[in-house]
Amino acid sequence: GLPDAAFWWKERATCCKVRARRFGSQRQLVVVEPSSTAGVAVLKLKNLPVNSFSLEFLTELIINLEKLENDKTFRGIIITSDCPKAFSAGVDLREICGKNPAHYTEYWKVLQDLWLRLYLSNLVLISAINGPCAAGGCLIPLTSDYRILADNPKCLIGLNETRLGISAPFWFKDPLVNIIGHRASEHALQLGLLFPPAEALQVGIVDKVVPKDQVQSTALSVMTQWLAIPDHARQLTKNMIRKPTADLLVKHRDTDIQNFVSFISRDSIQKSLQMYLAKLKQNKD
Ligand SMILES: CC/C=C\CCC/C=C/C(=O)SCCNC(=O)CCNC(=O)[C@H](O)C(C)(C)COP(=O)(O)OP(=O)(O)OC[C@H]1O[C@@H](n2cnc3c(N)ncnc32)[C@H](O)[C@@H]1OP(=O)(O)O
Repeated sequence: GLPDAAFWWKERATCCKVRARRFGSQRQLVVVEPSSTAGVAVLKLKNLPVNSFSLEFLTELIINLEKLENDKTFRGIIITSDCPKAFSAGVDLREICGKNPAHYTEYWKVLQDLWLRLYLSNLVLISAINGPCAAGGCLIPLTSDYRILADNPKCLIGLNETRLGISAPFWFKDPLVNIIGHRASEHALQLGLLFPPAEALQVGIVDKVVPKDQVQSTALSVMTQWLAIPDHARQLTKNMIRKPTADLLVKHRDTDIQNFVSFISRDSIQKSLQMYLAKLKQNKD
């Protein structure tokens, strides 16, 4: 059978805390503030410049999510960015370039942990997407219950992995399919489409597009509607709908790690990623 979720989370939480001690950073990469609405926290991603998923940032994010999940005063979280350049640039390419298999294994396990923590959260999660959101960065909106995007041409959103010469894992693909459907996902994933706001709304990868300065206030008013539903009924329903998708990762996570490590260790893949990173560094505004 599948590992018991509570046991698994306890074990992973211990790993996260050990890792956090290892980093021992003074920088606060995730800021949690109470909102004006009772029971709602605002979680701000603050890994400058673009909230790329470094191992340290992922660890801090998971610890903060776990604390909120276990704190009975909270019923919902609004996740937003405190970096002017991006909501999230996804996987930090420096974590998956030029390192060793042990590092890739640890990194991928932690990214899976974040996905499971978000996708199976009992809290209402709303993504207030106030900047560009690429590839792995979409892991947060795609596991949220509701997505609000800033109406700004720079705010592109999508799973653009193929443009880097890599393929999104099945657990990035599955929530996308659940949200926008099979055909639209096939199109978006193969072409690595990054949708501007109007198209993002049309295809359904976001639920609402509003002016940038209204993203957070809109998130709060949407949150109020969601919190009007009794928690137990909403949580049971969320779990019923999401469990089959989550179970696929829980069941296949070791194989998924092995696939990732062998894929990412290929010379040809390392070369493509290094070229992409170099191009990013050249294309300065
Ligand atoms: C079997 C499965 C196998 C593999 C699966 C792997 C799945 C991987 C998923 C991913 O998420 S891969 C990452 C994909 N991300 C992107 O394509 C986004 C890249 N970034 C951008 O497009 C832009 O940076 C931006 C977010 C739109 C912001 O643009 P802006 O012009 O404002 O900033 P700039 O580009 O100058 O970036 C600032 C600074 O940050 C560095 N950077 C950006 N993104 C990343 C990243 N993902 N990883 C590491 N570093 C990144 C960029 O190089 C700049 O650095 P510098 O100041 O030192 O030059």
